[in-house]
Amino acid sequence: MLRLEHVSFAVNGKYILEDINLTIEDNRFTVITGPNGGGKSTLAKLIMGIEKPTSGKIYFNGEDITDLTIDERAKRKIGYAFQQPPRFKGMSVRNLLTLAHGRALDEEHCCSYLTDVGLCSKDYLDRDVDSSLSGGEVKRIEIASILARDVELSIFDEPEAGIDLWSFAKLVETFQKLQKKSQQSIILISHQERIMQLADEIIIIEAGKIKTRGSKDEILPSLMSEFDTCEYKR
Ligand SMILES: Nc1ncnc2c1ncn2[C@@H]1O[C@H](COP(=O)(O)OP(=O)(O)OP(=O)(O)O)[C@@H](O)[C@H]1O
Repeated sequence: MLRLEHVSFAVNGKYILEDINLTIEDNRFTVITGPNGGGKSTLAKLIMGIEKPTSGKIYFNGEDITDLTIDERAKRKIGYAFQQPPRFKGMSVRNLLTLAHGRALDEEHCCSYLTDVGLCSKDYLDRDVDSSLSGGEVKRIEIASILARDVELSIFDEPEAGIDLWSFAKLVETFQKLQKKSQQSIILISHQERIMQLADEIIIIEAGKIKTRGSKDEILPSLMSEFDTCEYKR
């Protein structure tokens, strides 16, 4: 279980997130959405330890992880797929997936993770994760590397960003499978209705605060009508 207690994050005195209180039960599929600049990625970075809260506490499985490093949180089986993934010059896709997996990974399994994100595996296994890959390719390889990991909590920051419609359909299918398996908690930051449709819970973050949260049946109808009146089209 993940718990945030009174978590705030401020830069130069300006609050980017303010007094966030949030509990995410085990094996839930949670979608975080809301307007650009609301603080969604910052929240994900605080959970992963990329940023440290200005105040408040973060607990994972009852342990206070507020002061733990990214590596220490990774060892506790928290994984994070960046909105804009880094590239790793000199590292092949096969090696990245094996490293992520933490032990030997045979070719068949490597390929299945790539297929899950809509990549034709044999074309990619021996390529380097460097600037020769397109933005959409590197994004999908990053997502595959989280799928290959043994995680209890995975956070995907806008997995749909920069991904074509065909690969997006495949990704939705993959997240649907993960949701059905219900063997890990997933926090997915997304603006896509098809992803929100998979959620056990939707949380809307706006202007650094949780605006509302609830089941998709509670949240989606009003959210969609806000879209119709352009509130989220800004
Ligand atoms: N380290 C920082 N220093 C200054 N401002 C920051 C910092 N980190 C985030 N911000 C600002 O905080 C706000 C929230 O950023 P964040 O990336 O969390 O938003 P978001 O909800 O993920 O937006 P989007 O939907 O566009 O990805 C933005 O205005 C951003 O510019």
